Amino acid sequence: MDVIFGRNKKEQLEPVRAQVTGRIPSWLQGTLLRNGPGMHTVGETRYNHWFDGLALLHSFTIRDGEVYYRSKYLRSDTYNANTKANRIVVSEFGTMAHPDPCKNIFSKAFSYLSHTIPDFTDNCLINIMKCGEDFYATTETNYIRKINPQTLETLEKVDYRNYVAVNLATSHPHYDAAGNVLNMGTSIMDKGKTKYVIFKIPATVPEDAKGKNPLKHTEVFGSITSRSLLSPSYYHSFGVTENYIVFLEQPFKLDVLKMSTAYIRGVNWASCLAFHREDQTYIHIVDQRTGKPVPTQFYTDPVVVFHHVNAYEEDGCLVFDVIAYEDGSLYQLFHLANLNQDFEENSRLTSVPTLRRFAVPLDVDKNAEVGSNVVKLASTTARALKEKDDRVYCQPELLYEGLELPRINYAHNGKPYRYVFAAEVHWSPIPTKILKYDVLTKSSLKWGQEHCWPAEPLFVPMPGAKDEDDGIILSAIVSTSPQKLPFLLVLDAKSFTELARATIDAEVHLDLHGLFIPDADGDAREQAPSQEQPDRVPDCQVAPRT
Ligand SMILES: CC1=C(/C=C/C(C)=C/C=C/C(C)=C/C=O)C(C)(C)CCC1
Ligand SMILES: [Fe+2]
Repeated sequence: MDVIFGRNKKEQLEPVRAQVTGRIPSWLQGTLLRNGPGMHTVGETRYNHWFDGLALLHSFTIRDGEVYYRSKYLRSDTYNANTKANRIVVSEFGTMAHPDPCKNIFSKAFSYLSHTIPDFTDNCLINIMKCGEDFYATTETNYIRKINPQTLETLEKVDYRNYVAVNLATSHPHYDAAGNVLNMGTSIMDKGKTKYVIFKIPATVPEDAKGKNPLKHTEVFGSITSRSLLSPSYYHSFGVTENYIVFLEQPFKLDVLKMSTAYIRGVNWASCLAFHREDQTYIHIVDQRTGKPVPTQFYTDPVVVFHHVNAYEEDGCLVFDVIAYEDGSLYQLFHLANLNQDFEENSRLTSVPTLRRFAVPLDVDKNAEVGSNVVKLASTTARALKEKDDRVYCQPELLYEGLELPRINYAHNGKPYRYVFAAEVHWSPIPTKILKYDVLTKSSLKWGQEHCWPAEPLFVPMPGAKDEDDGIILSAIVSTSPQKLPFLLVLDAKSFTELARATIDAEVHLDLHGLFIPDADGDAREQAPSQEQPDRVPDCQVAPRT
């Protein structure tokens, strides 16, 4: 297991041509760009958690049936400082570094409570965001790093705080039909308030003397006050529909006071996160048109959700699907000490991730009887029970057990949809198969092979697609067997059968998330919908040399 998790991966700076077997559809032209942790030790020092690893960007460029692979570490300030010192000097989620160059902030920490938020890492290892014509590597702190999607070079370090008052922001932004970015972040103790802030970064902006910078035009269009000033909820993603935002204020919380003293106590950020099983999960629905939350207080049982799958409006209700856990044990399991040879025994999730469908009425009938179900949808058994004082208790419908890293055909984001593509995850947090789940027929199709560990399956629609599943699935597969080289798997999304695989004679790491950048303009609305690339860097038009 160390092969996959613990060992540092070598970067592949020169594009290497893959050995393709089968046939890659000729319409599939573009770059699959992904992110994830690749370096787990620096000098003699070792990170504690898999989510601490230094960001390794990699790309699979598909052109005329050929695939070219390359990878490069994100040259974050964190990477550079660690490399220079030849040890870990910047703290990450599960590792507190001593001394941390960011520690100077702590001298201020005790003079004003509002200064207790430490400076965080710019090791943006989780996802890639398209913002206007720019691409950024993202994590959950206030920093994002601009990158060149073709060469994988690291560009500017951007501090969200220069544009919007957030200390943390999700690495799972949404995109509307015009390509504008919608994201959420947490503003901790700003002017005496802790809030969850919803903001929009426009896709197209006027050019100024320094060129185009969509971030300068960031606009806050709504916020939700945190139930607690000093312990905001942790969240990894949120949902959107055509008119609403869905936000779960879950009882998995960051303890800000613990965070402010973590450095002097020598404990990591992860230890400042706790699941409160006695608490509830609040469901906030914000109207995008007014920026105002729907006044009814919706809540459900304590759950931990990392990934929202999709959300949509149906007959006066808002329906949303999430992958939910009964506790926060997922983060526990990714401690590198658990990801060793005895992995199968050490790493049993105490709660299986399940796909759950919630339905909340957008307008609750004031006269509805206490105890009655105010959701009247034929399409789901999810219920919402009216209580006293305008409260509504939501009971989800359990759709599927054992899946994570969900993706959909993004053209259906915020709209009714049928298919979830995901990795199969049961009691072990590491996926062994990928699956297609049909929320309508509740049936599934799977792909898996011995010793193969698939990454998040990403859907790319085919030109002129009619059905939701007209397209292909891309997933990078790494292997625990030294005899088996990694490969990019290409599946037909309809039948879930293999169309091709591109075997790569280089190290490939198990990653987290990413996106597909189609080469040509087109109707492919994958993740970032407006994929016109007016000023692509020149080398992207030609196949990379091997
Ligand atoms: C550094 C840092 C953080 C980093 C969190 C990370 C890196 C989370 C990764 C989550 C993933 C990959 C989830 C997958 O489902 C916090 C806790 C936000 C705040 C404190 C500083
Ligand atoms: Fe994620």
